[in-house]
Amino acid sequence: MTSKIIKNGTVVTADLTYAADIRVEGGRITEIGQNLSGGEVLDASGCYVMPGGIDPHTHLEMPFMGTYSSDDFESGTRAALSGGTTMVVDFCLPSPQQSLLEALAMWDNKTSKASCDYSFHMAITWWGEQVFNEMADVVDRGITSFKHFMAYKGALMVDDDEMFSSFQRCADLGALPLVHAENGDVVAQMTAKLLAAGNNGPEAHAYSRPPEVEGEATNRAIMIADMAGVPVYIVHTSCEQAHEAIRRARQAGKRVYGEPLIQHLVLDETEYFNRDWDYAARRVMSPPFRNKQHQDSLWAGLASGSLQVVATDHCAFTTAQKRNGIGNFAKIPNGTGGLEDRMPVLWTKGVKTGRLTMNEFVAVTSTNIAKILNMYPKKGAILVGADADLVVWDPKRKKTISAAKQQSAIDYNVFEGIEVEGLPRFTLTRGQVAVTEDQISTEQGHGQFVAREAKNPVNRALSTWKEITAPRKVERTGIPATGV
Ligand SMILES: NC(=O)NCCC(=O)O
Ligand SMILES: [Zn+2]
Ligand SMILES: [Zn+2]
Repeated sequence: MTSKIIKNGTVVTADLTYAADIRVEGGRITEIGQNLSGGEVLDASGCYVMPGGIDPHTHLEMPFMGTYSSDDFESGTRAALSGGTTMVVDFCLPSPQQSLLEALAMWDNKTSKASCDYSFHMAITWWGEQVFNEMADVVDRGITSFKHFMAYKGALMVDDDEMFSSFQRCADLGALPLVHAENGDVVAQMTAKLLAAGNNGPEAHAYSRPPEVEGEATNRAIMIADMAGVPVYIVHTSCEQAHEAIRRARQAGKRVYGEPLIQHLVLDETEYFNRDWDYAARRVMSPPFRNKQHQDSLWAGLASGSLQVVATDHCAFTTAQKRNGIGNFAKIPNGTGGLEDRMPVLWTKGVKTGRLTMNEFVAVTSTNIAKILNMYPKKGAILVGADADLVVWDPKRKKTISAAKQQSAIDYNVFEGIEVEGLPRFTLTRGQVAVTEDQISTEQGHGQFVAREAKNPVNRALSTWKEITAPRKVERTGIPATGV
């Protein structure tokens, strides 16, 4: 077995920075030390060697709003690797009344061309005995996180009753519920009102989903999770109102996680006021981009630890697809891209500006989510035995982001024109070099499904605490006889 040695770099993990060489063999890290020799050398001089990024929120080839998102597991994972991300976690979305296992078979079929490792979250889009039962089978298949949409009324949305039932089932199974937190009833009414008033452009998408819609739903999801006795992970946290609910809950000891997206950290609501319809529509996503105060809140959350993960929610639609919504913003497919850009943009806007340390960068792009999803230290770590999903990060490499040069299949990039400094020199997926600077050598089909175990330490601790503090029947003596 030929080994590779990553030489002369500085290893950066979520908690340490130190000079060392790394030996990679059979897809894993086999040695970390000084002056290693023997094997193919990858020169990391002047570079940081970090765990590859994990993007826990992607929608590749997602059926949504009458179409399919344009990046599939081929272009999507290629884009991921080119930007230093070595694993994606996508969403399996059963149709109403569809078996979860049948949906999973459909999603399994999409992945044959994946060039980096992947896993799934299972969405709960309806509720019944079958779903209740199949959730156990899904967990047995290594999918231990369940997504709930509080928005998209009439499509993916579940109500509080369904959500509470599912959360309790997650608690029993030791699984993690995820939530898209926006009040779907309010959004539906505001959308109808805006359209009736002739407000049909892309900017009205943002008007229909103000921060209060997200703050209310985030708080509701957190309280429901607490009553169900289960941790909860709030996806695409975009505003102070939602962040405040998460922060407050965490201060009260609740097990809550928040995930800002790179788009919300960097792009703001003025994008929707652009007079070019295509420009604005390409940026339509839910929740919408917010103002600078909300962005500051998200950055502060990452620095202080009240928010844990930076993702992309990569759900890429072409301009032609976006044009389905001309004359009615509610028909613009919701979603933006970012898989390729998350790491370089976060490094440039976060580490280079001093908003984040390098170790915090590793934590929020890789290690924290590996722990939350119970796949640490296989993923998210530089340790002997861990998968050799690594990025050799050259802090001096620069580029200007441009759709013309991207791997993604769509015809634009919401980060177009942003100059980034900090890019991969090499990206390795389970020991295989997939990227050498601008040269892409990904292998379709190299990506493997990552099964995850339920009952991670946080689930177990919370269950123990909830059991100890559960309301109990009071045993009484001397109860008066009835009717006396
Ligand atoms: N976020 C978005 O607009 N599209 C993808 C689906 C979702 O995550 O809500
Ligand atoms: Zn969502
Ligand atoms: Zn999403």
